[in-house]
Amino acid sequence: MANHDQIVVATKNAGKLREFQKLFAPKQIAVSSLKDYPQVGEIAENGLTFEENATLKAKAVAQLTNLPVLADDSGLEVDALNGRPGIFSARYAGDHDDAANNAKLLSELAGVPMEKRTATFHTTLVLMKPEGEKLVVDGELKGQILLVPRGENGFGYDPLFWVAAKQKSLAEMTPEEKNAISHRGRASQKLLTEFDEWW
Ligand SMILES: O=P(O)(O)OP(=O)(O)OP(=O)(O)OC[C@H]1O[C@@H](n2cnc3c(O)ncnc32)[C@H](O)[C@@H]1O
Ligand SMILES: [Mg+2]
Repeated sequence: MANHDQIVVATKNAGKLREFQKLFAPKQIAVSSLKDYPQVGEIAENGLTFEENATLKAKAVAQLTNLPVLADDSGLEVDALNGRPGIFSARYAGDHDDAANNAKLLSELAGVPMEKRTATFHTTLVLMKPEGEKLVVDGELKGQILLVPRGENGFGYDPLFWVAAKQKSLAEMTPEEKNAISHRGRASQKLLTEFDEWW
């Protein structure tokens, strides 16, 4: 990144933040987060798309910090559930309760065989200048929803997300393995490729 070495990641999700810190570390971009800006309160995610929600988060934080801001809105789209929970992935069962969300997913998919449990993880990233100009990139990862959770790493729905090509759930991968193939990892690679020219 040419003349900018600092971005604020507009997230309260510790798992996302860990991933971004790893993704940006080799680029020598210092990543701060909302932990460093306690004055940023709740941001309503009432958009109708991942991009709208990411933009709401980016805008709120860019205005308060006057720094370039990266916001992530992501979610899990399950084919057998007609794309749900999608943009509602964080509030699917409870308010940001990963265990309750995973339990609800398993119960909604009860009786659905493995070959019909296909799903896509989606991330939309919005990078915003303090003046409001934005760069938008997406990333996706295809997989299947497991019958029982596997693995201890990652966060959110990772223990239920099976990646056949790796014969592992996302929660069985190291952070490096997940970042190399994940929705967020792919979107971040695109962002880093486009950033210099955009800025
Ligand atoms: O809005 P912020 O503060 O960034 O954090 P959040 O947890 O509310 O994040 P989202 O609004 O984007 O909701 C995404 C939901 O999908 C889950 N999720 C997102 N990325 C994931 C990943 O890589 N692995 C597993 N679950 C993920 C996450 O746990 C949330 O429940
Ligand atoms: Mg959220």
